[in-house]
Amino acid sequence: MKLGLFGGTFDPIHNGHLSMAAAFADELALDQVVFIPAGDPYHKTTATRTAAVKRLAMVEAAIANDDRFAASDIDMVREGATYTVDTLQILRQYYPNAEMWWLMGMDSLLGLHTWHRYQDIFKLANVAVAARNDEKIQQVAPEMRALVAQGLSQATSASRGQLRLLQWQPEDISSTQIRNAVKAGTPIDAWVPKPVRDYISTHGLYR
Ligand SMILES: Nc1ncnc2c1ncn2[C@@H]1O[C@H](COP(=O)(O)OP(=O)(O)OP(=O)(O)O)[C@@H](O)[C@H]1O
Ligand SMILES: O=C(O)c1ccc[n+]([C@@H]2O[C@H](COP(=O)([O-])O)[C@@H](O)[C@H]2O)c1
Repeated sequence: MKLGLFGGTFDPIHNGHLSMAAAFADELALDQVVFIPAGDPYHKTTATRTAAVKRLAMVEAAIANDDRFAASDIDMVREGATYTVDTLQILRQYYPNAEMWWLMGMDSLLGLHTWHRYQDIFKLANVAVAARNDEKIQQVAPEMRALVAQGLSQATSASRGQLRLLQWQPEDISSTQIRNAVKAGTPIDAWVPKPVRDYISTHGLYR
């Protein structure tokens, strides 16, 4: 089985996340992409953060009509900071032989060397990064450069240890931009699917 794992704060989930997940599903021929909202995204500096159950509910609303997508609360039921290495360790117990891909945008790759026990992430899974040709690859931290070069040129094992860059043009959307627009009372229709807009409105989020 080929499994995509897409962790994020998703406050809220937006069309950029959804189209990136679809691009990964196509490119890597994934059987499923699981969206995993972070319970405690300790690395985020944003002062106000929506409760994890609400961020998960928005993810579920956004993916309801796509069979390739699923959502998991695996990162919401643990105490303390959300570390991806812990997530992968738990998932490996359930899926010992699966080809697991942790999916991320380029901005996340630039900070990956600061993640808790980041080397162990590669012992548990593969990592796929959505990147443009010309994109910030020069800015990758020195300790990650060899890995990026190696991952680009040679596969180690199918189920773990690979770092692959996928050529993809990200949409210019961020959750921050959406939160700011809701606060300012300007439309977010172009950035967020209708069920998520309805949820934001019903629950009075980001005002
Ligand atoms: N527009 C986008 N297109 C594709 N991927 C994105 C986009 N924005 C964020 N991502 C990726 O999605 C994952 C989760 O991102 P996150 O939930 O922090 O969204 P965000 O829009 O960056 O949020 P914020 O504006 O609050 O920082 C990360 O791996 C990030 O690189
Ligand atoms: O494990 C870590 O130390 C770590 C540090 C930063 C981010 N992450 C994970 O990366 C994913 C995307 O985070 P973010 O900040 O882009 O929403 C999310 O699943 C986080 O839990 C994980």
